[in-house]
Amino acid sequence: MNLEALREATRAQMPEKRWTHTLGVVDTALELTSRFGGDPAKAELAALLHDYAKAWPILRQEQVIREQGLPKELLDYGKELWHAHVGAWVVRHEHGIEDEEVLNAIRYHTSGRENMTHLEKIVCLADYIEPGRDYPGVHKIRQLAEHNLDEALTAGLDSTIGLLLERGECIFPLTVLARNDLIRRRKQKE
Ligand SMILES: Nc1ncnc2c1ncn2[C@@H]1O[C@H](COP(=O)(O)OP(=O)(O)O)[C@@H](O)[C@H]1O
Repeated sequence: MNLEALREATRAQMPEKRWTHTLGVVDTALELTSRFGGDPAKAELAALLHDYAKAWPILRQEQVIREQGLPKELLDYGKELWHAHVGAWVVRHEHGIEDEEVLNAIRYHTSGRENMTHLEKIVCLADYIEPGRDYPGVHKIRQLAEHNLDEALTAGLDSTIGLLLERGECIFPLTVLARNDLIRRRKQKE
């Protein structure tokens, strides 16, 4: 696999702003990997590809979900969630990415899930705190990310859940499960 070609293919899927965000996630994922450990090559690849399908027309995303047997329950929740699963499917089938760890980091980067791998946590957190992100609470999450991957990620998930509650929107349960799991594990360690 040629990383440069993959970079160009990814860039071609999205407008400039989303590409700048992607590069921010790559840099942040590499930074988090040097801080907390992990495989930098996998972190770079998963971060590069995490938003591959984000700018695709929503009907095209829906078509992939329906026709390729992706979880249909996604269709009952916010469309913002779809691109993660669609992206994992597309990079596998169009670019031959077979590494399940990388595919899962793409697939769960928006929602999180229970028992997240180290790589999944790195990509999900990098998405929350890359330098272009600006939302209430991001500063605190960045501070936590200086020292503690799990606490920072929990705070990120909290901010998403809080936002959805505020907006009166449905919450895709994996995010709640991810948060509960991180909190339980922290309590077990105390
Ligand atoms: N559990 C969830 N249930 C419903 N919507 C969610 C959930 N988790 C995330 N989202 C939606 O996805 C959005 C995150 O998407 P975004 O910030 O664009 O990140 P990404 O870089 O992953 O596309 C949230 O603002 C929210 O609208």
